[in-house]
Amino acid sequence: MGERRGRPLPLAAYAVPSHARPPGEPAHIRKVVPVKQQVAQETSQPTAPVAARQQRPTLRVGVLGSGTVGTQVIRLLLEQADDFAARSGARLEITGVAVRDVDAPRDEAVPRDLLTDDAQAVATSNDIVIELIGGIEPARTLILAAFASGASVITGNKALIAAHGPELYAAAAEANTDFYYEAAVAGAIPVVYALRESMAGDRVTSVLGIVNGTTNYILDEMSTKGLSFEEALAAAQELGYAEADPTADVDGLDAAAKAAIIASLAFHTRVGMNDVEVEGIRSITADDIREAHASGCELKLLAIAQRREDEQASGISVRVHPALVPADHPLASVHGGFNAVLVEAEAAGRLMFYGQGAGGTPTASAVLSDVVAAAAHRVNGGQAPRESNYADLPILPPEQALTRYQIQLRVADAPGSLAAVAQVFGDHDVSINSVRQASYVDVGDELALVTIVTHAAPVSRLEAAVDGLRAQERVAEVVSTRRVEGL
Ligand SMILES: NC(=O)C1=CN([C@@H]2O[C@H](COP(=O)(O)OP(=O)(O)OC[C@H]3O[C@@H](n4cnc5c(N)ncnc54)[C@H](O)[C@@H]3O)[C@@H](O)[C@H]2O)C=CC1
Ligand SMILES: N[C@@H](CC=O)C(=O)O
Ligand code: NA
Repeated sequence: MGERRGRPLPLAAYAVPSHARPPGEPAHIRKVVPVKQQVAQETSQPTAPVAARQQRPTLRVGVLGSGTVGTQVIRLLLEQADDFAARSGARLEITGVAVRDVDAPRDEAVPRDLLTDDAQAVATSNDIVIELIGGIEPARTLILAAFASGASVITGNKALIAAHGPELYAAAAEANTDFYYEAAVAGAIPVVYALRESMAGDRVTSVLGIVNGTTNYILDEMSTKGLSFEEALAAAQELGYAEADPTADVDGLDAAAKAAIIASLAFHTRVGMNDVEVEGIRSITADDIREAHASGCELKLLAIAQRREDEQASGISVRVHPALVPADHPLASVHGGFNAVLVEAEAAGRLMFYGQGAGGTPTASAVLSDVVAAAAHRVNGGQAPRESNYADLPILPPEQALTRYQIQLRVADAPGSLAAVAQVFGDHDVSINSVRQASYVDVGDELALVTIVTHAAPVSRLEAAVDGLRAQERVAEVVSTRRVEGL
């Protein structure tokens, strides 16, 4: 097993289609004439390019699941077979598509003769296995079986990676094959590649993103078209954005799994689901969105991975929650099922990635980029990066996260009220960024609605300040508190 690391499989392995080998015989022990040698012999002939094409090795590809994403992966692999062969150096032959019910009606892009309900056979009889069934089991067991059979594995399954990433990485290392998962974070946007490979020469300090298409679509439809939560969710499901169980989207769990993956890659530290503070969008109402607009903001479900290094705390904080984003911030104009990810790194500064974060065809693009990379490695050598967790940074508790609050208060509209409020912030070492006041009369009382936005401070100090405001006698009511990001 260990022989293949960092160098090509013996090219001899690839001069005949892999389906021609005897059952059970591993791909790397097939003995035939090296492809490169054959091609070199042909290059003096006028027919060399044709010969080169004909001599491309064939890699067997198995697909687990033919739903929203799997169907598009299969369609594109079949429609653009010549392009994939040219880019990867091998013909990619789909040998089987594992589905739950071979007789169920499905897209005609998926040839019926490829369908099987034997997922184990598909997982263990291919060079490249693409897992697109989702969920933890049987996806985990099938992927482990695929690695054990010597396959490279591609998946879009963020829930599985956030729960069992280290085990999957270890299985890939043991098998000496590739483990790729570009589709797992932000669909078509190449953010896994960016964090795993492009940022390998830098020190990431924070990642702030909209990484769930369903919730962004719901909030956007509620915001721009006045749709109800339920109507917007139904439309997101129709568009193929939502997970099989959309509560994973709505309750922030899908974004939390992505945040865990992002943080693991950005900070070279193992981060799992339990390390992520999560709040979804279930409680967001049309009024909340109107109030956000009144404050010059949009309300977005954000995933945040942050490194904190100061006198009070050192470590990383990873969280998913709705937050106000100023209308002129790039994340405020991310609409519909689109995603965007802002990466801050010490040397590079700020990088922004934007694109379709969900949907069958965009996600298939990410899956297929991984397929090409894994296939090219099987032909030419090289490998996907292994797990990098050397930094092993501590995960900070939620109260040590740094954020800003927007706090709305009703106070008596009288001299000294604002000074009393400001004093509470000062007492808790929280600095005020801005104050807005609107006076009004309620049942004969002259009141003011005061909207205060703080500078960044640890959640513990912000919460203590809010408690202090509740106890301050000039404060009639703390109307709302919301986190603000992107200031
Ligand atoms: N839909 C999207 O926009 C995106 C999805 N993903 C991920 O891609 C994966 C697939 O997502 P979708 O295609 O949307 O899901 P889907 O629910 O449309 O498709 C999954 C398919 O797998 C089949 N399946 C389930 N268990 C099976 C089993 N044991 N054997 C054979 N087939 C089985 C189901 O019948 C279904 O047809 C998930 O991990 C998801 O999180 C990632 C990025 C975007
Ligand atoms: N359900 C997810 C699909 C992509 O990961 C989403 O809505 O973003
Ligand atoms: Na991606």
